[in-house]
Amino acid sequence: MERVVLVTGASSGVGLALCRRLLEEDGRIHLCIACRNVQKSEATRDLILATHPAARVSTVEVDLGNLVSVLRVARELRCRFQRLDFVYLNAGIMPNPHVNFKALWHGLLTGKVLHMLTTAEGIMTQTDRLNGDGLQEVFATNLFGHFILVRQLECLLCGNEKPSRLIWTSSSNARESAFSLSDYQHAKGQESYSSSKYATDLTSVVLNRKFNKQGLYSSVVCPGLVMSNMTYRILPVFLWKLLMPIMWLIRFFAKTYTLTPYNGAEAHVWLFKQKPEHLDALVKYHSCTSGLGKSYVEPRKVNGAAAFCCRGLG
Ligand SMILES: NC(=O)C1=CN([C@@H]2O[C@H](COP(=O)(O)OP(=O)(O)OC[C@H]3O[C@@H](n4cnc5c(N)ncnc54)[C@H](OP(=O)(O)O)[C@@H]3O)[C@@H](O)[C@H]2O)C=CC1
Ligand SMILES: CC(C)CCC[C@@H](C)[C@H]1CC[C@H]2C3=C(CC[C@]12C)[C@@]1(C)CCC(=O)C[C@@H]1CC3
Repeated sequence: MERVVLVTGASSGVGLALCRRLLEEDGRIHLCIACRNVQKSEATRDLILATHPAARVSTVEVDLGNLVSVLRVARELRCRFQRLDFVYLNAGIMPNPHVNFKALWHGLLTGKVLHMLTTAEGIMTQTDRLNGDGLQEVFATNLFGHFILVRQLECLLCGNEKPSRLIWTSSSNARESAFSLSDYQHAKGQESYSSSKYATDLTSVVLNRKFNKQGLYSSVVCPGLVMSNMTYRILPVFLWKLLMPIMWLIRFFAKTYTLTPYNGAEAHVWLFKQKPEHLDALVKYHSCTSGLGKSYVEPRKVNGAAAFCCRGLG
């Protein structure tokens, strides 16, 4: 039976590399790519078919930051498919990023620089805004739109012969201290990205508690630091190109410097090949690349997830 795989944010970066890598793993899957509009969907489909001409690739359009669009695409998917085997919840934004180089310099003097360079803790802020639904844009796009999509697709995901899988693209920037239940949309702070990714980690834990019995399993992955449209909005492209030799050097000390979307999708592809019953719901799977460029996956506990579970907030 052909497996149906839905990927959001398929038009570029990690999502596009993931689509190609999944087809390399199993050319018989039915890949459904979700992009923001028809032009992007078709351009992405052509790019994928150029390297995998025999692949079965269909398209849907969704703006994850718009609830009407999410409800519409869920309706369309329910009409088109009888089940979904994998849903990669990968689309994400980090608007108006600001890097505090002074703090980075301070980190160099205080020995925290490696932690800063791998998590961006203390050196990165964003300015968020309200979207058309009156929600904080980062929360709405990175988490809430995807969450509503999952809930709307329950009938395609639960109670199937084989378990179905949700795989969320989180981040090493996900941080417990950036997230607060009393301000879960992060309207008050300047770390909306970090907050949305931590909320994603917790959501996955809670979804496992609720849906494992019905054959639906959720995992979170971190692609590491990847050169993509998202990072090209942080510093100018020419600067990143100049910094590349330094980043290859940093990679000898920081294995999460995966740098290419292909390497960044390592954990996503690894999970595609795992039996979900053998995975730990409290673990985040990190794509890593060694100094010599060999990719592998490293499981790490999600900070605070166990405590969150014990408090029974799910
Ligand atoms: N790059 C990095 O270093 C890291 C990235 N990540 C995460 O990886 C994921 C992929 O990012 P990456 O590949 O790097 O960046 P890209 O910007 O290349 O990819 C983001 C994807 O999300 C899509 N997207 C954004 N907003 C929406 C929306 N409202 N509705 C539908 N689709 C949307 C984009 O579509 P469009 O082309 O239309 O903009 C694009 O396809 C994100 O979740 C990001 O947070 C995590 C850790 C590190
Ligand atoms: C010498 C260079 C490596 C200096 C680059 C400084 C910063 C621009 C970067 C250092 C840590 C990076 C980082 C991210 C963006 C770029 C940095 C802040 C992310 C926030 C990108 C998106 C993520 O999901 C996590 C990344 C963590 C590390």
